[in-house]
Amino acid sequence: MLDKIFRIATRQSPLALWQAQYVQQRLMTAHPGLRVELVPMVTKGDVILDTPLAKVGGKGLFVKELELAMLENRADLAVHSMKDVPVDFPEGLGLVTICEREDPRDAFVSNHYDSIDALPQGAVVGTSSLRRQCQLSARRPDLVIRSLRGNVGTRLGKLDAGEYDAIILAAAGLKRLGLEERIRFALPAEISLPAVGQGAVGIECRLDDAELIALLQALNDGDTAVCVRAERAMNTRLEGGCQVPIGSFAVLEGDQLWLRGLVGSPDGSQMITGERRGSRDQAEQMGISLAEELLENGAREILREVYQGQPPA
Ligand SMILES: NCc1[nH]cc(CCC(=O)O)c1CC(=O)O
Repeated sequence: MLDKIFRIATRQSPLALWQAQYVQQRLMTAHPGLRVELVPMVTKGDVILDTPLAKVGGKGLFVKELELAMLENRADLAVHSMKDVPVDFPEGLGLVTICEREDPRDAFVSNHYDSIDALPQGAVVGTSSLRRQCQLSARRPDLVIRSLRGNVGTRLGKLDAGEYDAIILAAAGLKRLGLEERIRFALPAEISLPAVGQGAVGIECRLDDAELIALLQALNDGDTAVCVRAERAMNTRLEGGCQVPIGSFAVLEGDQLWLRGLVGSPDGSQMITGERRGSRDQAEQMGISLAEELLENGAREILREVYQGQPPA
C-alpha cells in the first residue's frame, strides 16, 4: 500500500486547490506514510466565464473532466464543493465522504455599506446566482442585480474596481482563502437561505476502490453528511440538473434535523418556503416530502417557467 500514490484530480482555482490540499493533508495526517498528490486540471466551467452558468449547462461543467480522469484511471479521487456537485454520478463513481461543514452562510461584501438594508436606492449588487438574486430582490426590489462570474479573487477585484456597490459570496470560500475580513455581514438563513451543500466539501471516487474508500472514512463527518443528504434529497426531487432559484439548508439540533427549503422566481416576486423537523435517520424522506410540499404550493409552476416545459415529474 505504501508505494502506491493516491491522485487527487482538482481544478486550479485557489479555492479548489485549497480544498484539494486540505483533503491531501487530512489523509496524510490520518494515515502517516500515505502518499497523496494533486493532479491539476482545467474544466469547461473554468474556460467559459462570460456566460451565465444557467445558460451554458449548469454546475456539471465543473466536475465532468474530473470524473473522466477518475474513470480513465488518471486520478483516484476528486474533491468538490458540495454545492457544485450534480444530483447523479456516472456509472462506477460516487460520493463516499463528506467533510465537516465550514460556515454555510452567504456573505455580504462591500467597501462602502454594512448590510443589504444600508444600500442606497437602486444600488448595484453582483451575483450570478438566481437563488441569491431572488432573495435579495424579495427584500429590496429596487436593487439592480448584475451578473458576476469568475473565481473568488476575480469577483473581489471587480467589486474593488467599482463595478458594484456590493457582491454576495459564500462565507466558506472567503474564510478558506483567508479573506474573512472582507465579510461585512454574514446573511442569516432567514435572509438568504443557503444553497444545497453550501460550505461542505465532498469526496468522489471509483466505487470499486475499496482501499481508498476505507482510508477516506477518517475524513467523514456524520453530522454534515446527514444535513447534506436531506438537502440533496429535496433538490433531487425538485431539480432536473439546471440552475434554478432553490435554497435548501439543514441543521442538527441534538438528534433532531431541521430542514428548510425555498423555491423562488428569479425576480423575487414569488417565494415558496417550507420546513421539516424530524429524526436524523429520516433525512432523505424529509427532503422528499418537503420538495413535494413546495411543488404543491406553487414551486411546480415556478420551475416549469424556469425549465421552459421540462417540469419535474
Ligand atoms: N458556485 C461557486 C462556488 N462553489 C463553492 C463556493 C464556495 C464554497 C462553498 O460553498 O463550499 C463557490 C463560490 C461562491 O458561491 O461564492
